Amino acid sequence: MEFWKLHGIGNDFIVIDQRFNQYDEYEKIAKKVCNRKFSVGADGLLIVKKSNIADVKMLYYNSDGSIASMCGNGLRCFAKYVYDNEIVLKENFKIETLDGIKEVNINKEDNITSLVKVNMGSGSFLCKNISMIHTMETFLEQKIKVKDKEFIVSSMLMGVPHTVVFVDDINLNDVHKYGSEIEKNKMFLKGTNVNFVKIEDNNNIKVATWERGCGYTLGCGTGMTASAVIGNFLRKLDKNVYVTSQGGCVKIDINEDCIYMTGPAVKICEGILEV
Ligand SMILES: N[C@@H](CCC[C@H](N)C(=O)O)C(=O)O
Repeated sequence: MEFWKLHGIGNDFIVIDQRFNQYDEYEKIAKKVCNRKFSVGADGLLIVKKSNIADVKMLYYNSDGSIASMCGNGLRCFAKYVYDNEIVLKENFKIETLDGIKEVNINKEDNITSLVKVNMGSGSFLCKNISMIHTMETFLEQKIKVKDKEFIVSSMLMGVPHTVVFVDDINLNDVHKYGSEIEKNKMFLKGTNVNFVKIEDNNNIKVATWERGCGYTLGCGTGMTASAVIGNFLRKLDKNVYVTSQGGCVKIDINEDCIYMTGPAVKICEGILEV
């Protein structure tokens, strides 16, 4: 199976072109090829499919084999793959995802890096859309107890479920310890990604994300978007926010009707995989 490996701020992906194949076993393939010890290794698998309603369709699987509706860093890498491989021949195009159609704009920076701007839609604060058991309509600035600690958390759907915790300092041990607990809290019927956010000033935040289905990653595009959106909604942040994670930086621009995420997509290598 021919593949490319790419990353978006250190969140890495294997991409395979499946426009002319029909397997039912993508979960198994994702688990196998994302394993860092026994295969190429990645946080997730991106699959190129034909679309009837957009220029191309993206399917995304986490490294544990679970499917997710959206992946922000993955979408930028996917856009680079389909553009560089001439599957799509224009700089502005539409990608079908399980979270609907996303519009992207791609610009080549150098031979390996492209800058991709994605219209992320508007997200939702409604508990019913986040797949949460809760009596309230939204779940914003709520106190929860996790192991030995209390946190004030806010949740939203940004393509996939996200929970944001504002902290004074990011401690990676805490991200692992409490992130993994919050991910599986029974309030979240389909789990949640968990973002620990430090505000530097009105336009700059740092984020560390514990991801549903793949654990701690060096960056999470939907998580960085959700962190900026929740921060802005709670009047802690402006509408234009630079979001930095361990793997790099993306820019989030919040408009009336949609949110833009702009960031890099970088090719690492290509090859043939035994599956
Ligand atoms: N890394 C992603 C998010 C991938 C999906 C997530 N792990 C989930 O299962 O919800 C991103 O860049 O957005």
